[in-house]
Amino acid sequence: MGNDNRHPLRNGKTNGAGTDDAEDIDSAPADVEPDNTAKAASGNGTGNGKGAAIGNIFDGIKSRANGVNGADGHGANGSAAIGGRVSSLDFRGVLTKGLASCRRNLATVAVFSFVVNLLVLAIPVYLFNLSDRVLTSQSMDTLVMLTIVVVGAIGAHVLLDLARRTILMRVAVDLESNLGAPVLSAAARSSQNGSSREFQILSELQHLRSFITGPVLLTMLDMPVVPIYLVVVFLVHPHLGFIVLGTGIVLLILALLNQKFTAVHFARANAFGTRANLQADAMARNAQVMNAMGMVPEGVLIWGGETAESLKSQVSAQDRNIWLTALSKFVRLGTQIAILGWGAYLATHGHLTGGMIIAASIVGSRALSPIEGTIEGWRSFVQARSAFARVRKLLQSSPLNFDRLRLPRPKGHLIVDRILYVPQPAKKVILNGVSFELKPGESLGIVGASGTGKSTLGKMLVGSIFPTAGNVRLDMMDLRNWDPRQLGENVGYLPQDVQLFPASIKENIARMRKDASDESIFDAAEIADVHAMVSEFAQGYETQVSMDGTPLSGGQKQRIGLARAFFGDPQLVVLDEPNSNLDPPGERALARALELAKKKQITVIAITQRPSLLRSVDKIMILQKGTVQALGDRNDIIPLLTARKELETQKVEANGGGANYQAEELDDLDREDE
Ligand SMILES: Nc1ncnc2c1ncn2[C@@H]1O[C@H](COP(=O)(O)OP(=O)(O)OP(=O)(O)O)[C@@H](O)[C@H]1O
Repeated sequence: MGNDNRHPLRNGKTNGAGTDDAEDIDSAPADVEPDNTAKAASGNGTGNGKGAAIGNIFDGIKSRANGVNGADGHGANGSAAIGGRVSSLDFRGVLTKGLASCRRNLATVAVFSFVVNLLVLAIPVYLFNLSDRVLTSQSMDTLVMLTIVVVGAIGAHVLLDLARRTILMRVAVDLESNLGAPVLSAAARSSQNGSSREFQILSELQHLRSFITGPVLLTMLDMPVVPIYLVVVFLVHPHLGFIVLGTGIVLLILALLNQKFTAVHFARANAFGTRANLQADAMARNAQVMNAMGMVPEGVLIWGGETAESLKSQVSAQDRNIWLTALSKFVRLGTQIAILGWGAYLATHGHLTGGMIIAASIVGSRALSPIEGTIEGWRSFVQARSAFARVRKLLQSSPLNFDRLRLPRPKGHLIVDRILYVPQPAKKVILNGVSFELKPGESLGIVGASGTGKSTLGKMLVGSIFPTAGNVRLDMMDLRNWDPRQLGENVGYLPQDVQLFPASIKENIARMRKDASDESIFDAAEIADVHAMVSEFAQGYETQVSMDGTPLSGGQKQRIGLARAFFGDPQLVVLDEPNSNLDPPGERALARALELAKKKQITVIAITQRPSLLRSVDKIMILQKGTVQALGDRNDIIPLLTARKELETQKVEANGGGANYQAEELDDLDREDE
């Protein structure tokens, strides 16, 4: 499976047919409450869907996504009514109800399959009667009657077969449309470190859909009828029954051997396939760097290595699979010969008629075909099972599972209490005992050497990652206990590596919210002082930004990111190196943004390596190797920083080095303060 994994986000899914439930979802209000959602998720998909629903799966997914996001009209300013609940999905509930519905539908298909297989018996019965009755009695009436009955049975067989396939197709589409948005949300939530591994779970849903609509599941659902076929053969003659039974046991043993010999290889093939996909994703993201520095061959080499390993494992598994499949085919064909041959022997001794031999041969072969089909399809069954396990694990372990009380709009009172951060599996202490408090409207500059934990602390302050011990509280409430959507609405974050969405500047500023008013977008642009910059583009706010940020420069991207951080009147804003790409006018605009933020009582934390920003903050923290080295008012800390930098400069000069940029800047800062 891993080998044919395609990136879910780059692949349009096949549309398929809709369901009754797709229509339910379509017509559901945007603020789908959990109960409604669960109802929508528990579709029966019994195949009597209306035409209008067909093909509207994506709308269903969209409205489900609204449910996930809680797009419940709180407005761009995020000032939701107190006590209202964000209509986040209960993923476990969706999964449980979806599974229950899936099981119900599969049970229906199993019953249909049973009847379909019983109706198939009409053909051997017809042959038996032709051979042993019509041919001997020469009765035209019997022939006509038998033919009418068998044609009726075949018609019913075809209709029921059609119905079970239709149900399965709708079950598959239901599954993907109901679980797609929850899986994507849960993947986004658990993918904290820029890895797209969790996002690949979205493609597992496609595999599940293919399995449900494919031939293997139908073959497996034919299994319950095998004992009946067997009884029929036993009734024809016990000897023939034992031949079929023996073959069935041999085929089952072969199926078990097949699983035993191929499981490890297929798992390995999947693991390497996933890694190859991740490598291809990384190449897509870094295409410019790779082209510029001629790194493409290395990238291809790594991808090739992973793919080769994956293919190697797959070939080993397939080799075993093919051998065992061939063996099982030989056994089955051999059984046909055995039934015919031994049947003929019994007939010569007067125990059987010619019609009975033919009927036993057909029924015997029918009894064995589900077993053989299961052996052949075992691989896709194992893959579907592990795909489902991954989807289930992701949904069940998602922190988004808990519906949280929507609290009053925060004021921006931030308390950081003895944070310890030891990420797994590195087990390295990144932050240790960091504590501080900021009142609403206060600002803090965090400085420190590279790799000292500043960005990690920044991510923790916005709830993107959680501390191993200690806590971060906004307006007294631990960030873990805030509703993620409400917290996000009240928090602004400018990461170190700004990435914009492929959309217009205005959509990017508005955090892609459809309900954002023009006024709120303009307000954010004004706070970040980007209006003049945006006006310089021919299409202004409607300028389309591509995946790599073009036509914006690095500094412009950073400033649009700043406006995005201030969108919706957040009460807490964390800026990670906001001036790393800014020119002097950009830096001045940033300083003005911080002043405006102060007037609006927004709590701001600015992480920086460049001291020029420090003149705009109230407090400064010096972080060293994950611990707080100094924390205090700006005017108390800047002399400390200056002294330290002077010491460093002297050391550099003593070693014959050049001027120290930061020390010079700190001198400027001191002079300005004086
Ligand atoms: N998930 C993680 N697993 C292991 N190590 C991590 C993880 N996250 C961060 N680190 C490590 O923590 C340290 C601090 O990283 P961080 O990005 O916070 O530094 P920083 O102070 O922001 O540096 P810079 O100024 O260069 O951006 C680094 O050594 C980094 O390798």
